[in-house]
Amino acid sequence: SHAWGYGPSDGPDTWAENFPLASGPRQSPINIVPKEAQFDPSLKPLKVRYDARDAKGILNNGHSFQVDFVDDTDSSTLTGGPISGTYRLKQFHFHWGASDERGSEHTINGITFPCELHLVHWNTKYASFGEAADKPDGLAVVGVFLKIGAANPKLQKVLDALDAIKTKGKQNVFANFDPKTLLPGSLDYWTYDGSLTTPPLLESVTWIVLKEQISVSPAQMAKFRSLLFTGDGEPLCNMVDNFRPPQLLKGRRVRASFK
Ligand SMILES: CCN[C@H]1CN(CCOCC)S(=O)(=O)c2sc(S(N)(=O)=O)cc21
Ligand SMILES: [Zn+2]
Repeated sequence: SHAWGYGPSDGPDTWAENFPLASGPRQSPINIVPKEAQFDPSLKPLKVRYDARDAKGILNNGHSFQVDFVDDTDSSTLTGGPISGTYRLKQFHFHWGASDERGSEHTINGITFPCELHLVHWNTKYASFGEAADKPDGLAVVGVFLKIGAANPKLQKVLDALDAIKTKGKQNVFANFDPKTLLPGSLDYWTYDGSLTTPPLLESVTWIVLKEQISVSPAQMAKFRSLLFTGDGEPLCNMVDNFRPPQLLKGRRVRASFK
């Protein structure tokens, strides 16, 4: 597979060279303009049921870090909302900036946030994540914005695990964690049809972006920024600015679950 990253020579502006979907009709992220989002009364409330026992490991994949979940039963699922059927939690990860004025992938009225959480789920109408990953209704990702404020105690267990996975390829056991604790009180959301925001940029994601943000402190942001893109023995490169900028809407509608 082609090497890609977030730097000047391999970043988002170069991805179309090896990943033609980069110029596709339903790319993510996007800028969300709440006033132009259409309230859809037929949208159902989001139903999130996670089991802490499904948490498996934490990995520095050289682009972000992710917490992986056991997904061979329906014990951690997303249902309701804009999706039909049952989607299983596969992993969650984040995108963040080198400083607090950037880092999120989606924006609201052009406003960026310092960090964005993505919880990745796959449609169990397909036999596996790999089968689902390239289908138009294959994946559902819940996006949550983090804004600078008080330290968020719910993040601490994840952040405390980062010292052991500082470099690319490092992984560790990460057990007994319920990512529902990371969600804000309200599950009001915007939703639209989009894609993975990293290569292979597959146009298989129903995006569900929560309106309410969760908090993160400057010290906690420093923990995210202490990770490295690079592997052991390679010249150090801090894992920061691992976000794709907003892409063209190309006629898509963004719907709101709330008035
Ligand atoms: C670094 C690679 N990131 C990918 C890895 N996966 C895709 C693997 O495709 C296999 C055919 S993924 O489905 O876990 C996934 S979700 C998101 S995002 N930012 O849009 O929520 C990116 C990615
Ligand atoms: Zn992501």
